[in-house]
Amino acid sequence: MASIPEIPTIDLRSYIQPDASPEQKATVVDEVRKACSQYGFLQVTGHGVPLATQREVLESCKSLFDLPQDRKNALSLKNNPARRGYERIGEQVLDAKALPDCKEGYYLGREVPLKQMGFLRGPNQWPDLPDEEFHAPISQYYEHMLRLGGSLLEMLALGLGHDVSVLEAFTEEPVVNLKLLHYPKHISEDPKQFGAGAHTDFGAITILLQQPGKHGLQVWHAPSDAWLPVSAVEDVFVINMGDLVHKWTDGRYSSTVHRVVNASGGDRYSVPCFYQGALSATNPFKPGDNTETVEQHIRRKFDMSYGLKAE
Ligand SMILES: O=C(O)CCC(=O)C(=O)O
Ligand SMILES: [Fe+2]
Repeated sequence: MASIPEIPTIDLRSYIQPDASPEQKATVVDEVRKACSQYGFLQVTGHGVPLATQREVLESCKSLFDLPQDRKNALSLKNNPARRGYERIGEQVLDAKALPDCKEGYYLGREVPLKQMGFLRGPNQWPDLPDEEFHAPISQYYEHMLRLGGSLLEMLALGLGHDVSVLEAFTEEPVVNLKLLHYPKHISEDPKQFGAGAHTDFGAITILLQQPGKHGLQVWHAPSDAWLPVSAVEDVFVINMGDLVHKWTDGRYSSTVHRVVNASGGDRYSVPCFYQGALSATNPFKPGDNTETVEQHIRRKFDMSYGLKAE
């Protein structure tokens, strides 16, 4: 029997380090290109996000989701036109053919004052937790995600034969959202119960931090007709292409279906970072393709997923 393939793990150090030579960079770009075209997924090390920050963010998840239910409900994203805030267990249904997701979540993004609020932009709903327990580590982590997201997009652009300057409009004031996630032990043993039902991600790219040892992410691999498990390993981020990159590359970099089965037998925390990009930008990989802006794309996806208007 053919062995089940693994999502490639790529060391980004020789791209990210300031004195990287063009040859070193080109090798990393090539590895990223291959992973994107074969799987739409990759794992990365040497990414420059301090391990201490990653650990603090996972601790922040626990502090938030340990709050009493009424305090979490008070932060509901339904109160917030920028869709920032708390989402109860079962509130999201990523796969309409499965049971509602067995997870609770909390969205946040760039802090934008109320008077400048717009689609996906606005103030966050911060929980009443000590600064060092939540706001400080999360804000620090957010800056790291912006930087890592920018570097990954550069690698994609280069791998597709472009100069990095094609990204200027897309990466200027981008919408980048974090979602803190808590998967409790599955409520039901129904085979249609998932932590997160099978889905693709809406945006450009996703950078996922998983709680080490709490496995559960599975990626659909059509050639093997199988779900590939992706282990949760400390200091390794999982990167995947979203629907925007899929559309922009005519499927060359696929937005691959994935799901979460929380097999850990207990709590599992994870933090996806959704890099959506500048709302007014159009396809950076095909200059002149102005068919849909990032904002139009995301509104369409939200309408489909939640069965309601995004605003
Ligand atoms: O929790 C995970 O490991 C993945 C979550 C995910 O795929 C998502 O939120 O889009
Ligand atoms: Fe996802």
